[in-house]
Amino acid sequence: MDSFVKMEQVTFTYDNNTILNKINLTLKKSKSYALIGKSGVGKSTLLHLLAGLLIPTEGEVLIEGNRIQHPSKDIGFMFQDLGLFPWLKVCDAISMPIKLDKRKSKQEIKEKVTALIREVGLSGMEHKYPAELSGGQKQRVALARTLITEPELLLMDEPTSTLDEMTKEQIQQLISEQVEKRQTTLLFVTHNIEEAVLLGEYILLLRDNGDIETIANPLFGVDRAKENLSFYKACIDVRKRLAVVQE
Ligand SMILES: Nc1ncnc2c1ncn2[C@@H]1O[C@H](COP(=O)(O)OP(=O)(O)OP(=O)(O)O)[C@@H](O)[C@H]1O
Repeated sequence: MDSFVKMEQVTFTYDNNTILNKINLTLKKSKSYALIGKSGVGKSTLLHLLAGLLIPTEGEVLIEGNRIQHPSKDIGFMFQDLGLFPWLKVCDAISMPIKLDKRKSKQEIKEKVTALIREVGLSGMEHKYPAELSGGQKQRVALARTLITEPELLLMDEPTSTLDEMTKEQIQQLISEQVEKRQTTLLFVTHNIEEAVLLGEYILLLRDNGDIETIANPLFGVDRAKENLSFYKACIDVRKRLAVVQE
């Protein structure tokens, strides 16, 4: 289906404060989208609406034609603060979203968790608590916990904003590999233009008035090191457009 997710004339109001006004947005299946825009414009609110964590004041949010009215296992959400419980070990945090699924046996869950732990590079860390992990390792746990339900739509709020440069690149690489392998539709919010150009096949620029400009990104997935010049030219271009939006 060409339009996998659709927002139609979506307005969202907190008390009397209208944050998003008549937003229209289409996401295609298995594509990745970077959502950028100035602080306070409503990026996180838009993500929460897509996750079913907020309900539009007006308009509709649809996934494959069905209205999103509550969170579901088909929509994964990685929060900015990760939301890891301090008392849950890595393996328990990752298995938590599928533990209550009666269709899965204990053995099946164990195998799935073990495979995912390996894929996200956490082998050997299974029995560690969040306090014993680095920022990048916590990010890997949060990613694995989100992926365990095999969501068709993956939403991420500033997935690497708290990480140092080296770790950021490793996590960006991991996200890119996992999304590619699973053919997941990805929408992530970022303030980092390099990240938007690296991971977003399309860049969505959210304006104050609710317009969303969609920029097709010809440098999506390029090797930053090999295509250094064109990569940074593309970043400058997006930055200029963002500056226009911010004026
Ligand atoms: N629970 C809430 N109640 C009332 N107003 C809220 C609530 N959450 C967010 N807002 C307001 O909604 C507006 C949009 O917030 P949102 O977090 O969606 O913006 P954002 O674009 O993600 O910002 P940033 O880039 O700074 O994270 C802000 O003005 C914020 O103060």
